[in-house]
Amino acid sequence: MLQVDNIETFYGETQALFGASIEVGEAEVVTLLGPNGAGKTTTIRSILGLSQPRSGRVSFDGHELTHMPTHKISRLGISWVPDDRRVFPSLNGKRNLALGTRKTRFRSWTEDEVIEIFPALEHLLSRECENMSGGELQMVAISRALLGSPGLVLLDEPSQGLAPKIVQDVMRTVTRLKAAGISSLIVEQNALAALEVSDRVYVMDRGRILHEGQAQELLDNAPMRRRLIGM
Ligand SMILES: Nc1ncnc2c1ncn2[C@@H]1O[C@H](COP(=O)(O)OP(=O)(O)OP(=O)(O)O)[C@@H](O)[C@H]1O
Repeated sequence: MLQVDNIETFYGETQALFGASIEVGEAEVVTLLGPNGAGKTTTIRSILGLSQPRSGRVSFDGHELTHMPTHKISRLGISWVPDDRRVFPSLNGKRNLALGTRKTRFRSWTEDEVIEIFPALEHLLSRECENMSGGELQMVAISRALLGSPGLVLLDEPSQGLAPKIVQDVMRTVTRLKAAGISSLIVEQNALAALEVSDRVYVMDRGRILHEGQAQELLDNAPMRRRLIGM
């Protein structure tokens, strides 16, 4: 579904990625872990065309994304849930959802279907986003991603700032998306919650992929986990 092949991405003359390669299959959940500054967000930015890799290639669903503008990439069926949620604070939940609605070749979601996943969303439709909690904003951001009819959802630090119970809800949603045939790439520092819903994991540091394997293996193997992610 997604192939990131040996990309090198720079900010000005500062190199952030040194030949990073990752793959996400159909209906697969993959977590990308790593410490601050490892290059996780830059990998997402490179997939979305927000930072163009200087070399290497990115493809999705048979389309070459390298050098494609971001709006075209998203129309192919990639939805992004940014770490700062990026909802419009003065607009209510319903208007924010409407702004994310889009048709792609993948399954279309209706507002009612999204409310089935997040029953609490119904009460947020008429509320301005500036009056929502972190967990509520995350719900709006993930719902907006779904209304964009994605084949792949990129979740950047989805558990950041959320209570453990809400983190569990968010991760359960990822499992529901998988059951609906949607792939997810989760970028996280909160490793355990993400690993529990993931098929595979990549660990990166200083712009390079250090490890690739099954998520369960990392959960089960405490010495390997401590060595790679310090927990
Ligand atoms: N806008 C920028 N300008 C210059 N350098 C940047 C910029 N954004 C990131 N970097 C650098 O690129 C490298 C990778 O950063 P990136 O944000 O991708 O890491 P990350 O793994 O997402 O970390 P975090 O968990 O802190 O978000 C770091 O060395 C960082 O300092």
